[in-house]
Amino acid sequence: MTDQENEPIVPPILPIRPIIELEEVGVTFTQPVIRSISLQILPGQTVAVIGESGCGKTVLLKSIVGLVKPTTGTVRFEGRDIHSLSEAELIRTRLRMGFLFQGAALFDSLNVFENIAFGVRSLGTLPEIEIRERVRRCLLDVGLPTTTESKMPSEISGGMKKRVGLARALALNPDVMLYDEPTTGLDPIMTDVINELILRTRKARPITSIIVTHEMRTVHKVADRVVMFYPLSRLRESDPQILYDGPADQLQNSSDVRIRQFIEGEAGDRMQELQAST
Ligand SMILES: Nc1ncnc2c1ncn2[C@@H]1O[C@H](COP(=O)(O)OP(=O)(O)OP(=O)(O)O)[C@@H](O)[C@H]1O
Repeated sequence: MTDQENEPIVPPILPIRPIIELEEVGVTFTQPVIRSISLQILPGQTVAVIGESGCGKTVLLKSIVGLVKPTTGTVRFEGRDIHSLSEAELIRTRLRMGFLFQGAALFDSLNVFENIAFGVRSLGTLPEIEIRERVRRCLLDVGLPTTTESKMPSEISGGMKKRVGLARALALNPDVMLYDEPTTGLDPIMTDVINELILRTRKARPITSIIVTHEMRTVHKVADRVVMFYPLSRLRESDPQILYDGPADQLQNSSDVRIRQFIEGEAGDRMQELQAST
């Protein structure tokens, strides 16, 4: 036997392929909102997207899920441009992404059980008995008793609605969870409950998460990476719109005054601007 034959076979180390990739994405409505954003999100990452109101965070999430078509650039899911998928492929891809909307976006006319079962049922692959079992498990996963099933959305609190919205998204076993301000409007304890649920979800399954949030506690508790956007109206044409893209625990060390103002919650020159406009 030659030396070469004795050598152990070492598999090649393949670079990890991003699950979501934005390449020079721009979105313009009447005004440009997002300009030339490039991001690569790796499988299993938990990314917090922060930035002041109106800087385009929700538009970013919507362009990832295919609800907003970028004016320029490309959004890829597992390497495929999602805006060039056929209708059927787009639906299949969307089913792999859970979306927790700002107001939970439950169907008011359906009870909690039907709200959670809705997406699973539309897959058309599970018998009713398994749908019942999955709804129960998802409710328990978000810390709600099964007695919640029969309640209407109008009969439950804001925090419970968010948890039902999360259960509905998780019922589809998504590979990616997109959270749009999951804790806005909740008291500090319920905020922490939602943060814990996001963490628990990540521990329970290999999920990639993007969380748009204003809560710095959420950022520090759940995110391993932070991306900070800045409103285009405050930038010059040549300035990058992403002010920070890095580990959550390094954000507070930034010397950029715009980042410091945001994390410390200072109005800065916004007050002079308000006075000038009145
Ligand atoms: N469908 C649309 N048509 C026109 N303008 C839109 C549309 N969607 C969003 N916008 C505008 O794009 C800008 C960015 O909106 P977006 O909701 O992404 O902000 P945001 O950063 O998520 O803000 P907030 O933190 O307040 O939720 C806003 O000025 C908004 O009015």
